[in-house]
Amino acid sequence: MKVTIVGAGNVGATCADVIAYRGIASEIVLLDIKEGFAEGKAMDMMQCAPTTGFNTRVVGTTKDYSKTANSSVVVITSGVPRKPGMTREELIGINAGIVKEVAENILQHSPDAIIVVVSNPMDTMAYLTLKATGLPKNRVIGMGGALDSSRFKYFLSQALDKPAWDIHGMVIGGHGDTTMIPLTRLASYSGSPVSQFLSAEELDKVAADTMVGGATLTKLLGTSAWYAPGASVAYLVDSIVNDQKKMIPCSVMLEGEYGQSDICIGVPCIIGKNGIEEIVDISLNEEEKEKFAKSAEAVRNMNEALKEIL
Ligand SMILES: NC(=O)C1=CN([C@@H]2O[C@H](COP(=O)(O)OP(=O)(O)OC[C@H]3O[C@@H](n4cnc5c(N)ncnc54)[C@H](O)[C@@H]3O)[C@@H](O)[C@H]2O)C=CC1
Ligand SMILES: O=C([O-])CC(=O)C(=O)O
Repeated sequence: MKVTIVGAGNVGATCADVIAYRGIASEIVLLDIKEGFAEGKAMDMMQCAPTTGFNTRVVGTTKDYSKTANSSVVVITSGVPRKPGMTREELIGINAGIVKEVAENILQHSPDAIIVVVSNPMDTMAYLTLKATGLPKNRVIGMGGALDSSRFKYFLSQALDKPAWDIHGMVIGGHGDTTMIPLTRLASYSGSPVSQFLSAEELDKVAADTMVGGATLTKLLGTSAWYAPGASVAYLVDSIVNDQKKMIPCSVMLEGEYGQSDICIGVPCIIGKNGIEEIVDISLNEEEKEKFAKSAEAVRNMNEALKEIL
């Protein structure tokens, strides 16, 4: 299977590295607009193959979309990341034009591709991609919930002092500092609710840390994070390419599910070879439903900014 990643920067290159290293796809094309940049990243990665022992072919290109032809999955990470003190939403002015142009270019060469949208503000960029391309909703997947859930499990594992792989949990809603909804009520440690081991105050802190997880790293790093984002994209791509049917919270177009329509926002989805194969309706309690409605309102307001580009 061939996977294209547009944007060979921090997130795109890390995602390519994880996909190659874990043998998730047989071929990866990295495309960037910076002259020689994607070629350099691809060559550097390929020089790991003899020592780490992977067999994926990684190719880089500057702007040449013909090299991306017949990709099964295309990941869009092109655009600008935020700087400390910024919100993801502030990136819309630059990133909307880039994402729209990239999605259109991609489809000229890979008309059947499933598109994974990563660039921020991600929910709005996923909505833009769907509206601009007219693709069926199963083929446009916004990646944010996989990362936010991974961070949620990390903070739970730290609070519990237990390994992250024994912890289950999910973050739904928008991929924003104030719109994420870590579902603490449903999180579990090896099958038992985490509320058996952590106080309400401790769980509130885990949720708050999760919501600003990206902002905290941006402050520490001077630009936004890439290891966990890249790994989370690879996790999602693995489920598509290898038809794993994993349940992953993704930003998808809702048509009545969770009481919302005409919006891309994070909800649990079954991800397989057809992209979004099912939206899973988990029953939220009244408080969670209220948070979800508020989150959707904020994402919908952001989508208004697309009026000039659509
Ligand atoms: N959805 C999520 O969970 C996450 C989203 N992000 C977002 O992903 C995006 C990328 O972040 P980083 O990789 O850290 O940024 P980066 O600056 O390291 O890389 C972005 C790359 O995109 C390239 N680019 C810009 N315009 C392009 C175009 N028209 N065609 C092809 N390539 C183009 C740049 O040359 C650069 O190499 C940002 O918008 C960031 O906010 C980052 C982390 C997580
Ligand atoms: O924080 C950011 O701007 C990048 C991102 O979406 C994340 O790491 O969650």
